[in-house]
Amino acid sequence: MLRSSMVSPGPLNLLEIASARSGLATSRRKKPARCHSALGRGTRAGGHGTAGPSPAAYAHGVKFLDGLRPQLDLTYDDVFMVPSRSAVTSRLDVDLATVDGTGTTIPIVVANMTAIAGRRMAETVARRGGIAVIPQDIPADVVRDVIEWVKGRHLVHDTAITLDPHMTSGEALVLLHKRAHGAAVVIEGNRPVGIVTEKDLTGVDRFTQVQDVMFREMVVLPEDVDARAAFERLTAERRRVAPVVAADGTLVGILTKEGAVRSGLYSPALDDAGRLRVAAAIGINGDVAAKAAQILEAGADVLVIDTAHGHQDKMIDALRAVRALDPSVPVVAGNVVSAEGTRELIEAGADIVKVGVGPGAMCTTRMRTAVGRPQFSAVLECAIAARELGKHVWADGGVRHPRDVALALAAGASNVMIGSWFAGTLESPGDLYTDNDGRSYKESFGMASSRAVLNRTAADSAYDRARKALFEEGISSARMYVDPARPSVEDVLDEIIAGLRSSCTYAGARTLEEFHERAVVGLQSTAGYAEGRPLHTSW
Ligand SMILES: NC(=O)C1=CN([C@@H]2O[C@H](COP(=O)(O)OP(=O)(O)OC[C@H]3O[C@@H](n4cnc5c(N)ncnc54)[C@H](OP(=O)(O)O)[C@@H]3O)[C@@H](O)[C@H]2O)C=CC1
Ligand SMILES: Nc1nc2c(ncn2[C@@H]2O[C@H](COP(=O)(O)O)[C@@H](O)[C@H]2O)c(=O)[nH]1
Ligand SMILES: [K+]
Repeated sequence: MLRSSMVSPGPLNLLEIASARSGLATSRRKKPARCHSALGRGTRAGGHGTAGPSPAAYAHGVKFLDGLRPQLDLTYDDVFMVPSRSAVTSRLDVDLATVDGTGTTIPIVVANMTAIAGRRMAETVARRGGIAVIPQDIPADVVRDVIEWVKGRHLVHDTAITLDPHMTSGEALVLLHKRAHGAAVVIEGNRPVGIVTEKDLTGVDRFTQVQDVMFREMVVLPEDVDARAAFERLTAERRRVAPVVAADGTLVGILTKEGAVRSGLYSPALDDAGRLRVAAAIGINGDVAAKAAQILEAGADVLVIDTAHGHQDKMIDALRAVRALDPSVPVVAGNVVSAEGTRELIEAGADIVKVGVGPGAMCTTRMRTAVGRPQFSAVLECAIAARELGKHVWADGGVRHPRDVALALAAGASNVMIGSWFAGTLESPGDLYTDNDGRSYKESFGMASSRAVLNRTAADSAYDRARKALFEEGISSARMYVDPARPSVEDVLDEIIAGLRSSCTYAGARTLEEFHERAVVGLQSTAGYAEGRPLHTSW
């Protein structure tokens, strides 16, 4: 990718550059832009290093409509995809498994953010084929417990919230929102004796014991139940959810009608031993080799080495130290936004490079420092560099719509990392709050916010902590509202994955690699973007 200030292929004049800047680089503004003015028509694609890939390198990049080359760095809103003739006649024929060694069967990674990636998130997302990265600020012994716990989860059925018959409805209500299936199973000797939903607990004294309000005539499903049969049984019995039991009658999980449909659409991300996969992150400070060894020994399936400015000496040293441990799992390092940064991290030992500086919803880096790069171009350029070396990139941050995931993959990413969109779901670790209008939300914060920095530096002196907190580059408290129509991360995944399957068939692709090869991307003005948005009321 190149910048107009660095490359002058001829036909582009200053007026065109100025109008292109006012339009494409500010696509969220109201003013319509003249999109064609940002398109270069020459074959020159720029210089080397951070100035952009060589023309030959574009052979590995996404195709642009009419062979045009963008003269400005672009983000997701600036681009669209045109459909191509397709021989893929069903969206169900698309295989979304990734090829970067992470074992994900859908290209989704949950960002290593403390307010987002906890054990419930990790379990739920891995069951649908994605992977969560446990953040670097979680103590090593807790990370070990989380990995062990995730690996002990059922591959098909969700973990049930269980209650003792003598627990109160008040206690039950607190637990109910921890999971999206909206029910808790009352057990005796680990055998279900009843089920309670929010409806059963509404209007009931908070001290009422659950055994007095639970529903006893529940449907109970056998562990090996077929997804379609389970769905039909629940429909016939007018139930939304049922406990699932092993042959000896003990509880193994819980299944909803939505869960039954999903288990026919998704495949879990499994390790070699057939257990759910989970990743973990470390930073670049302290004894990196020792921290990495602990995480690897705890059984993480992917190791992420993460810092704001990944293209720095400390990261190179960290990668070398980790490589010396000869890890058998993929090593991810970042973040960078340039081809040079990508190459150097790969040369130092990264299998996957994490791309994105400043696009994150919790991120103030670009406003504080002017540093970063529009994410579509960053992914495109870094993916070209990684592919030349037989390696991969993850697109990290800035995903707000399913289309952004498709565009990141079209640009060449192997997986897409999402944080804030998942913060406002029932599976994120935070407590659920209600605002004055009765809307539910969770609190989130950036990993470089003063809140995160103060946590991370708890062992330092008060003076050092105060000094470090000054260098915050993130939001310390954000309200992430839970969408009542999509309260679960699984609802959000459904939306993303259904959209992505459809994107692939529009491009005529059966796999993600084919999608990258076949996708044709064009540049659009603000008006073009606005045209694509649905209207919920008449105009
Ligand atoms: N993707 C993005 O846009 C960004 C992501 N983040 C996320 O925030 C979390 C914390 O990262 P981080 O702040 O790197 O903290 P870390 O605890 O990982 O420390 C970063 C180290 O790099 C040094 N450093 C040098 N230059 C910089 C710089 N410009 N910005 C930050 N550190 C620098 C710091 O030293 P010293 O403190 O002495 O300068 C420190 O030793 C990570 O999860 C990271 O991904 C943070 C910012 C941007
Ligand atoms: N500059 C900062 N970037 C941050 C911070 N916390 C997280 N991040 C980055 O954002 C992505 C997730 O992006 P999202 O748009 O999906 O939320 C995450 O993986 C980090 O790279 C921060 O405090 N400052
Ligand atoms: K941002």
